[in-house]
Amino acid sequence: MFQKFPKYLNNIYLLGFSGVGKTTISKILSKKIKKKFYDIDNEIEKYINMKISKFIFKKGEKIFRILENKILKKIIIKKNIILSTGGGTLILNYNRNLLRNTGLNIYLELNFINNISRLNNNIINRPLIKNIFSNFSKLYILYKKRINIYKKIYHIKININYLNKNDILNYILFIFKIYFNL
Ligand SMILES: Nc1ncnc2c1ncn2[C@@H]1O[C@H](COP(=O)(O)OP(=O)(O)OP(=O)(O)O)[C@@H](O)[C@H]1O
Ligand SMILES: O=C(O)C1=C[C@@H](O)[C@@H](O)[C@H](O)C1
Ligand SMILES: [Mg+2]
Repeated sequence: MFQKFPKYLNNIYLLGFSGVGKTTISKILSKKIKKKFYDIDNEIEKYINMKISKFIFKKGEKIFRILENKILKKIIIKKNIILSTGGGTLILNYNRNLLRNTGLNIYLELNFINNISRLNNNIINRPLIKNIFSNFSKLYILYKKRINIYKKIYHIKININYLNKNDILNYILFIFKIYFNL
């Protein structure tokens, strides 16, 4: 599913709930189309020199979101990059506008059950999810809230429920070929 997007934007942003595969896909895509790969969570951890989980535990989510916004601004002034966003980066309206106006936003859409089954080995450093992981209904509410946010700003949505990594990569490359001649 596609929304209109300006073709002159050469940054690409991957959006989606934690565990959906943003980092995995961004990495393999960056090698194929020769754009530099960034992962906002990695950049945050490099900047604070500690794990995000520790930072949130010490300072709380509000301060984390301010920091995340600061790092996002630093990253997106770069050109010709692929960025894997954090699961909660889009909570701030300000971040949504930044992403929407500076790059092509690709939303990886995965149903709740498939999504949480991929989270299992990933929650240690995802403290906000970890806290509610055993509470199915809270987790579902968070998932629903988040997917409504991703839907607000994507340019391209890919339903990845039945796609492996290579299928997703090829699908994105196919779209780029048609629309951008990349
Ligand atoms: N298409 C796919 N099919 C099956 N497994 C996948 C697919 N894409 C990624 N995975 C696996 O799902 C897990 C989560 O992937 P990844 O870390 O890339 O997600 P993420 O969206 O970056 O998560 P986070 O927001 O927490 O950083 C990994 O174990 C990865 O190997
Ligand atoms: O879902 C979230 O709110 C988060 C997801 C991760 O990518 C990290 O950015 C952090 O753990 C917060
Ligand atoms: Mg990731």
